[in-house]
Amino acid sequence: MIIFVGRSNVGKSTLIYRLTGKKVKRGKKPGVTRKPIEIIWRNKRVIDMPGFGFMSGIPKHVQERIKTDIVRFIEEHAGEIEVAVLVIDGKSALEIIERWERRGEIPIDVEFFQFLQELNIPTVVAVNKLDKIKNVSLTINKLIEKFGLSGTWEDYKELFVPVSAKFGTNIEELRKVIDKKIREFQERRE
Ligand SMILES: Nc1nc2c(ncn2[C@@H]2O[C@H](COP(=O)(O)OP(=O)(O)OP(=O)(O)O)[C@@H](O)[C@H]2O)c(=O)[nH]1
Ligand SMILES: [Mg+2]
Repeated sequence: MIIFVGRSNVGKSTLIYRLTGKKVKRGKKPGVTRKPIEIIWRNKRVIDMPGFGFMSGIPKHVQERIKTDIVRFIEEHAGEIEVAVLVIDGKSALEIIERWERRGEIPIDVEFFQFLQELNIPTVVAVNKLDKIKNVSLTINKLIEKFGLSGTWEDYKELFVPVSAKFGTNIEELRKVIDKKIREFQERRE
């Protein structure tokens, strides 16, 4: 199983389409479609999770419920998740993370990343909307620090992969990383 998680509007569905060629049915409205959407690709279940975090027009308690549902889904399927693709919007992620930090809260992207690590789920962070990022290595280096890791992008080439789902940039690299993590997962299981 491959899962795609991330805030609303970061480009999860667009990225799934780029990677798999399969159009993911879109939830009509964020927060209304709370169930993970599933497609089958190469005989695998690919799950497009509802977006988490702030969504304009969605009451806070509904946002919280969506988050709880995603966490529960991941916990229930932890053993079968071959790779989790955490999609972030490379243009706005840092700004949003810093806003949460100023409020004394743990940024939700960071929280999810650490949650996936704790469950030992192989993870790739797809830094999407590359077409809108001015300085890619600076952005990724800062993200690495925010995610609680030490080192630079050089040390995490298989963890942080910049892509543009919209324009199809660097999708091959992301696919390679995903395939590698899946292979490693299967080798561990044998
Ligand atoms: N500039 C740019 N826009 C993108 C990129 N990827 C996606 N988008 C746009 O971002 C918007 C949201 O894309 P979706 O794929 O629907 O995002 P999502 O994460 O599935 O959103 P939810 O289903 O609401 O959680 C759309 O308008 C896309 O065209 C990208 O790489 N660059
Ligand atoms: Mg979507």
